[in-house]
Amino acid sequence: MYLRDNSCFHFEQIIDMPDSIKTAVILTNLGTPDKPEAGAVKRYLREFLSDARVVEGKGVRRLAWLAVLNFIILNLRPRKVAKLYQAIWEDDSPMRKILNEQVTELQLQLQQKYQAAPCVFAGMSYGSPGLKERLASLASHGYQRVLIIPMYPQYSATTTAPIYDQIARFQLGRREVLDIRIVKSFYDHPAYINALASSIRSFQETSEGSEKLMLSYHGIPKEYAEKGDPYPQQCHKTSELVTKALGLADTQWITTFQSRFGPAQWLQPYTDKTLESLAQQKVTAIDVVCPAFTADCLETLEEIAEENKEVFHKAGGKSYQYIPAVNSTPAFIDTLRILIEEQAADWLKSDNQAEEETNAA
Ligand SMILES: C=CC1=C(C)c2cc3[nH]c(cc4nc(cc5[nH]c(cc1n2)c(C)c5CCC(=O)O)C(CCC(=O)O)=C4C)c(C)c3C=C
Ligand SMILES: [Fe+2]
Ligand SMILES: [Fe+2]
Repeated sequence: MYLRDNSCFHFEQIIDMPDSIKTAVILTNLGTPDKPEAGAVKRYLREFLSDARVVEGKGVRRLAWLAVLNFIILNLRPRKVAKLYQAIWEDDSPMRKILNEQVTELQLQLQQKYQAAPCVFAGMSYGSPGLKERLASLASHGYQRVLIIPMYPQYSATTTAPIYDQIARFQLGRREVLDIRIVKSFYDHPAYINALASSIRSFQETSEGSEKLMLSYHGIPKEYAEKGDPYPQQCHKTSELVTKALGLADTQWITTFQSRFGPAQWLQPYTDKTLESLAQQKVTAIDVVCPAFTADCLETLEEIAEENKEVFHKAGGKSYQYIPAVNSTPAFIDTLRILIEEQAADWLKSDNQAEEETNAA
């Protein structure tokens, strides 16, 4: 019997697991509040926005940001944002719910293929279940090797790098470090491009037609990109590959950036401004997909599916359709399995050999 606390099943449980399994996989997403209430949103925003990777700046700039965050933002924003979460909340935050579904589906697929399948878990950068707590629990349950898959197809110093930081801090406190690998990005991986293209295709097969496909990515401050964050280039590459797979002409699609935060300039063109100008140019029907999000969340279900729909309609647009994220679609679960097989082939081999030896003995 093998004891593990597996968030994919939402409770502590004992499952029959061969002792030969020493490999775990953690799917890591950004994190989300525990409840759609101002207090929980405040705790989440405090942790997230205090990370110096998310809002950069040293010395006086850092002190000024922490003052604005603690005295203004954390007093005003949580109540407003809690209302937005309430509008999309089911029995949990969509991001956590979908991450748990992805964990479960991936676990099932791996168990169908391997006798000694790695165990799959969820771990968030901010909030719960936390990545650092997950790593500590895996180490205490005897896992030796962990493959971490950040659920961000495009690398950014604001999202993927904090995962590297948390792992470094976790290892710093250990006498024997865990063997950890991280999937840095998969923005151009053929399996991910196929998963995205399939989900766009299957949506469009059963929906009204559109004149343009908008590929809207979460933005970052323009300054970060100018200092070398490769995120925008990777977004443009994803757009190029997926629209090529769909056979679209250059005039049939556009890449934009959403979720601007604060007064500084962010990556452009902005999603909302582009929707207004497209409507003014008499584009009446548009489909929007968000390839930086592998799970639907506040930024897609509220900002894109609701707020921006209103922007387009107010500017004269007629048909606006949001295409859901890849979530736990079979092609995306295949993508995750392929990433594991590529990046941890030797670990899979070792666990499965150990399992065969145990069975033979
Ligand atoms: C302040 C700076 C922010 C940067 C830089 C940033 C980058 C970034 N974020 C995501 C993915 C998500 N962000 C989400 C919510 C969210 N993002 C910010 C700010 C920055 N993001 C805030 C303040 C919030 C919270 C909501 C709000 O107050 O407006 C989410 C959704 C979380 C959920 O619970 O559903 C995701 C996902 C990426 C990919 C990215 C850079 C590439
Ligand atoms: Fe964000
Ligand atoms: Fe937003």
